[in-house]
Amino acid sequence: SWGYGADNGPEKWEEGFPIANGPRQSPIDIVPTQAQHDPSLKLLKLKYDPATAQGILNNGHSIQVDFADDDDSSTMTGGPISGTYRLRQFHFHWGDSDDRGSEHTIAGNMFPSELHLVHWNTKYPSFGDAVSQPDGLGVVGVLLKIGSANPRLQKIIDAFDEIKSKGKQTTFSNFDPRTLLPASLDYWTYDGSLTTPPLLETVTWIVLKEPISVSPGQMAKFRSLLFNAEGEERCCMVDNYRPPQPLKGRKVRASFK
Ligand SMILES: NS(=O)(=O)c1ccc2o/c(=N\O)[nH]c2c1
Ligand SMILES: [Zn+2]
Repeated sequence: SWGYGADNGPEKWEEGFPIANGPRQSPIDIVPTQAQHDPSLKLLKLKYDPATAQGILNNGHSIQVDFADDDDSSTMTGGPISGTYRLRQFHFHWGDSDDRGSEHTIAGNMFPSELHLVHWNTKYPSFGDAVSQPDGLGVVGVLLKIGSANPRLQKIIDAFDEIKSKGKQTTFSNFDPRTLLPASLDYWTYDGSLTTPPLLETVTWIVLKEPISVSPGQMAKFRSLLFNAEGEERCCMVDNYRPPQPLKGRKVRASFK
């Protein structure tokens, strides 16, 4: 099945998922000077209840923290979206070295990692229904840049020893993802897709302008995770990112001047 290797990576995904060459694929290169400030864009409102955090999982592509989404305890409203979107999970993408790893790039610059907070539109009955609807998902992307160690990441990193290989999961409770966000919620937004198969073109992307920090030592911990299941050939979980895709005429709007 799909992955990030030479034989099953992003250059091969179109074989199983022809939408890989569709009109609104993600990620993209965001060029700040070409983004249009849209004064009608609202403030992004993220309201998360730490009690909704459930568990942390190595799904063989990334590590993911899952949230209870059976009520409106953890939601996104405002921003470029209308209505209420519920937080489902967050996960990361990262590189084998600090010069790469993010999915979105900013004026051609790659960052060492990118955090995705995945929300689904409550006009649909579930995530499973929303994921196939053009206005089904809202994903907040946060870039990570190398700097001082980020204490907000430490609780996630401390769980890695228990979820080293594919399929392993452990409880992860009482965590507020808002602690991972930068001070400013200024953002760029555009219509895009899932960045992994099935690559569905159902995501309103909201990429924050301000990165958060991560230290080289913390990045090394991400790189000690494994793509493989226990007992399979060992393969470090690194470079689990899709490179930028063609804009195909799309406009990127900025919430800030
Ligand atoms: N990497 S991403 O675009 O945030 C993303 C978010 C939710 C997703 O659900 C998926 N399969 O069910 N892939 C996926 C990618
Ligand atoms: Zn992602």
